[in-house]
Amino acid sequence: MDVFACLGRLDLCFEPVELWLGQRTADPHPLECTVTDPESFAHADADLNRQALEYHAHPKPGKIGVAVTKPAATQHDLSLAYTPGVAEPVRRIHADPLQAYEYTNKGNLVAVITDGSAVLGLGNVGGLAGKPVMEGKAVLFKQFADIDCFDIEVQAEHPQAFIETVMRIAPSFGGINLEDIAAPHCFEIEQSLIEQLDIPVFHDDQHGTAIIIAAGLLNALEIQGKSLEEARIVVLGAGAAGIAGVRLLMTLGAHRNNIFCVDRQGIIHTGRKDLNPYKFGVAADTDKRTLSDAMEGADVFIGVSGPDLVSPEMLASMAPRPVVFALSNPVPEIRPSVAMKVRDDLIMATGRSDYPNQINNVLGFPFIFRGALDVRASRINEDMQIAAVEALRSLAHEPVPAEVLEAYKLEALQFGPDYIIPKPFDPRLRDRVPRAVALAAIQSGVARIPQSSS
Ligand SMILES: NC(=O)C1=CN([C@@H]2O[C@H](COP(=O)(O)OP(=O)(O)OC[C@H]3O[C@@H](n4cnc5c(N)ncnc54)[C@H](OP(=O)(O)O)[C@@H]3O)[C@@H](O)[C@H]2O)C=CC1
Ligand SMILES: CC(=O)C(=O)O
Ligand SMILES: [Mg+2]
Repeated sequence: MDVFACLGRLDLCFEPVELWLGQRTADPHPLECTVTDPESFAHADADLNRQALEYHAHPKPGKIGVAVTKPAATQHDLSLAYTPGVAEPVRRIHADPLQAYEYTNKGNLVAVITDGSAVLGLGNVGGLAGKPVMEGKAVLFKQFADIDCFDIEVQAEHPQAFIETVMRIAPSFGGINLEDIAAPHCFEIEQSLIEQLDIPVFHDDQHGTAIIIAAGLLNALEIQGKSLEEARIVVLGAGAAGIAGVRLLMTLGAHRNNIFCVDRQGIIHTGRKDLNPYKFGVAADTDKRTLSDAMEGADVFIGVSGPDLVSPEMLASMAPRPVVFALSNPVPEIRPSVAMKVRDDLIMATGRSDYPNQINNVLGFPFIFRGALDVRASRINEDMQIAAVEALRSLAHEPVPAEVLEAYKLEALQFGPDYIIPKPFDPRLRDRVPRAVALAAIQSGVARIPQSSS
C-alpha cells in the first residue's frame, strides 16, 4: 500500500493520477500532447478523495498503531517488562537521566505536534481536523527513517499555552517536529522551545520546506543556466515556509535586493505599516506593489501560499527560462497543466507526488531527524540544514536506481528539467542525508555521541 496516502488529502495517492503531460526527458514535445483540462482535474480529484476516505477508514480507522518490541508472552517476560523488573531501569534513569536513551524508546521517538492553525494550505482547521496529516507525518517518519512517532494535537489559542504543553511532555521524546502552525506564532513557539529544550525542535514547515526548496532551486537554476546570486526571486506567502525559505536562500547566496516577498496585501515593502518583525525582515525597498509587478521579469517563483493565485499572464511575464515552484498543498498556486500551456521553457515543481519534481518536506524531516537522533544532537542547527541541502542537491545528479523508476512507472530518469530533486522513494536518501546531517552535528559541536560506523 502506498505510504504516501498519508499526507492529508494525499497529494499522494494509491495510484498516481496521470495529470502531467509526460516526462519531458522521455517526450521532447510535451506541448503537443493533450493537456488535461480543469474539469478532468476536478474529476480526478473527486476520485482520489473517495479513495483517500476509504484508505483512512478501513480496515481500521487511522494510519498508525503501537507495536510491542520485546517478548511479552510469559510470566517471566512480564516480570521484566513490568513489575518487579521495570523498577531497575527506573532507578538508573532517576540517577542519570541520559540512561533514558539506553532503557526506553526516547532516543528513537519523535513527537509531531500541531495546533492545527495552518494545516497544509487548508488554513486554521484546528488540531483534530489536522490529525490525518500528523498521522501521515508519523507514517513517513517510520517508513522512510524507522523513527517511531506520536502525533499530538494541542488545543491552544496562544503561543505560551502551546509552549507550556510541549515543555511538559518533552521528556518523553528524542525530538520535537512542529507541524502546520501558522506564522507568526510558529516563530515564537519554535524559538522558545529551542532555547528551553536540549533535544532537537524543528518546525518542518519552516526548515524542512526551506531545505528542499533550496536543494531543488540550486539544481533548477543550474539547468536553466542561472545563478542563485543573480536570480530575481518572488516568494508568494510570507508565513512559516516563505520566511524560512527566504532566510535560507539568502544564507546560500541569494541577494536580498533581488527578492520580493508577497502576502495578501501585495509586495512586502519597507513603506508598509502593517508588518510584523518577521515580515519586516524580508521587506524590499521598492515602488512595486502587486504580485503582477513582482512577477514581471522574475527568474524564480516560489509559491507557499494558496491555490490558483498565479495567472497565466503573470507566468508569461517572467524572464526567459524561469523556475516555478508552486508548492501549496493540495492545490498549487498554478497547475502544471495550465503553466505548460503558457510556456515550455520553464522548470516546474509542485508539492504533490503526481507530477515530476516534488518539492515537499517529506524529503527532509525523516532523514534530518534520523541524522540528529543517531548522534543525539541537542538541536538541528543551520550547518545541519545546509548539509541536508547539499546531500539532496548532489544526489539528484547521480543515476537513478531501478526501484525508483519502478515506483514511478518510468523507463528512464536523469538530472534535467523533470528531475531536479530525488524522489522520496529513493533508498539512498536513508543513508546520504542522515550521514551528512550527523556529520555536520558532530563538526558543529551539537552531537552528544559520535556517529556509529554501521
Ligand atoms: N510543499 C511543501 O513541502 C510545503 C508546502 N507548504 C504550503 O505552503 C502554504 C503555506 O504554508 P505555511 O507557510 O505553513 O502557512 P502560514 O499560514 O504560516 O503562511 C501562509 C502565507 O501565505 C499567504 N497567503 C495565503 N493566502 C494568500 C493569498 N490568497 N494571497 C497572498 N498570500 C496568501 C499568507 O498571507 P498573510 O500573511 O497576508 O496572511 C501567509 O503569508 C500552504 O499551502 C502549504 O501547503 C507549506 C509547507 C511545506
Ligand atoms: C507538506 C506540508 O508540510 C504542508 O503542506 O504543510
Ligand atoms: Mg506542513
